[in-house]
Amino acid sequence: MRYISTRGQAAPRDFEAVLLAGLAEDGGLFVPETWPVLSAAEWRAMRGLPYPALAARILALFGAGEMPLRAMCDEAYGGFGHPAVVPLVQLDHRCFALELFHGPTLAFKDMALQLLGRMFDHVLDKRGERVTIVGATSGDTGSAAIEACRDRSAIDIVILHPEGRTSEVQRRQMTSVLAPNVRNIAVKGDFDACQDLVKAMFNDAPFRTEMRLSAVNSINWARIAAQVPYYAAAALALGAPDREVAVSVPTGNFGNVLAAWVARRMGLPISHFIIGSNRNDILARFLASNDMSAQPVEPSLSPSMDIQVSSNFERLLFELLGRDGAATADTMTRFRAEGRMPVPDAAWREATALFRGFTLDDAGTLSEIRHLWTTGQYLADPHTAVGTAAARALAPEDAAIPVIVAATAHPAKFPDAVERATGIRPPLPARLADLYQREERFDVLPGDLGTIEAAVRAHARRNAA
Ligand SMILES: Cc1ncc(COP(=O)(O)O)c(C=O)c1O
Ligand SMILES: N[C@@H](CCOP(=O)(O)O)C(=O)O
Repeated sequence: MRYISTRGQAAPRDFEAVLLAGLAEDGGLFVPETWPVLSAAEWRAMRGLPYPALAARILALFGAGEMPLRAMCDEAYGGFGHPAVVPLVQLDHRCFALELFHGPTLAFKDMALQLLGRMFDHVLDKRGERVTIVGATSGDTGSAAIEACRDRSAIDIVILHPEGRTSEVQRRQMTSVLAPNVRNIAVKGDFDACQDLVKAMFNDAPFRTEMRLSAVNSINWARIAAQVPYYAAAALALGAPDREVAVSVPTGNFGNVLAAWVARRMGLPISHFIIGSNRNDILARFLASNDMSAQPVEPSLSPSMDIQVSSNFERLLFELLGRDGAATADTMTRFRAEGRMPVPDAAWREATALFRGFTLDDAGTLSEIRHLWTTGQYLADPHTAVGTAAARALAPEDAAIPVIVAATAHPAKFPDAVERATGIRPPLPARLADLYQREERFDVLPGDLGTIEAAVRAHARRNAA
C-alpha cells in the first residue's frame, strides 16, 4: 500500500515512511492511494476476534504488515485495564458507550499511541535511526504520547500544551514524567497556536531535516489507522455487517471521527456520523450552513476539544473534492489566509448527507453528566457527555439503528466538572493515586517559532551528547 499527500505534491511512500514523516513535505496529510475494502463475508469472519488480533488484521490492510503486528498489538493492549480492551456499555435502548479509556493515561489516545510507540521503536531500530517527535496537545495526546515514548532510546519528544488550559490531571500526567528524553513546554497561547507551531516546524525544511522530525498528532496517518479497529470491533459486536450502526464522536481535531469514516469506507455499514462539539463549534457551524470560519478558541469544560482548526478535516475535504490535490491545497491556503474555508456547495451537501453536527455549551455538558448519572446510565467525563447528548439529539430516524458513542476519557481525568455535575469526585486508579504529589517539570515559553525551535534543538542536542 502506498500513501499520497492530500495536496498532491509529495512523493508517494509506504506505511513505515509515512509513520516517520508525519506531515507531507507539501504541507498535506498522507492518505492511502486506494482504500482497502472488505466484503461482508470478510468482515463477518472477524467477529469475535480478540481485540489485538482484530487490530493486527486491520492494520495489515494499511500496509503495516511488514511489522510483527500481532505481537505489537498483544503488548500494546495487554496492559489495558479491561479484558475486552474496548468494552461496549449499553446506556439506553439504542446508545452504547464504546469505552476507549482503559489505557495507561485514561483517554482514547492510548489506543493508537501505545501501538505507535512500539512501531517507532521497531522501525528506528531496523533502520538504525533516531527521531525528534514534536507534538501539540490540548491535554490527552500529550500524556499518551509521552507515556508511549518515555525512555525509548531512539526518540526525543517535545510536547507543547497551552498554558493553563488543560485539566490539572492532564497537565500533571505530562509534566511529572521526568525521563531524560521528554520535554514539556507550556506555550502562552491556545491549542491552535501549539498545533500551528508544530506544523510550522514541519514546514521549515532545514529544521525538519536537521532534527529528523516525526509526529504523534493525528496528522500522522498511523494514528488514524490505529483508531479504525475499535469502530470495527463495536460495529461487529452490534451486528455489522448485517446491521447498520451510527457513530457519535465528541470531536476536536476530527481524527477520531475520521477513523470511523475510514471504517465505513472499508465497507462497514455506518449510516451516520454525529459530531459533538463544545462551544468551539466550527464543525457544527460548517454542517449547518457551510460556514467553516475559525473563531478564537474559547476555554470550556471539555478542554481537549477546545480546538477551532480541525487538522483532519483536510483528509475528508480531499475526498469531498474528488481527491483533487491542487483544489485541496488551494482551499487550505485560502483558509489559512482568510480564516474561512471556501467549500463548494456540492462537497458541503455530500458532507451533510453523512455527518450531523451538534453543539453543547458548558451548562448543557453539566446537565448531561447529571442526567446520565441520576438516570443510572453512566458516569461520563465532559467529552463523552457531549457525545451522548449529540447521539440522543441526532440519532438516525430508523430506531433499529444502534448508536455507538465514543467514550473518549475516564471521568477521573476531569474530576472538577464531574463533581460539579454529580457531587461525585471520581478517584484516579491506584497507579496514579500519587499524581498530585509527583514533581513536575516544564518550561513556559512564548509561542514564537524561533523560541520553540531553539528549545527543541537544545533538547535533542542534550540527549544526543
Ligand atoms: C477526551 C477527548 N475527547 C475528544 C477529543 C476529540 O478528538 P479528535 O481530536 O480526534 O476529534 C479529544 C482530543 O483529541 C479528547 O482528548
Ligand atoms: N484533543 C487532542 C488534540 C490533539 O489531537 P490529535 O488527535 O491530533 O493528537 C489532545 O488531547 O491533545
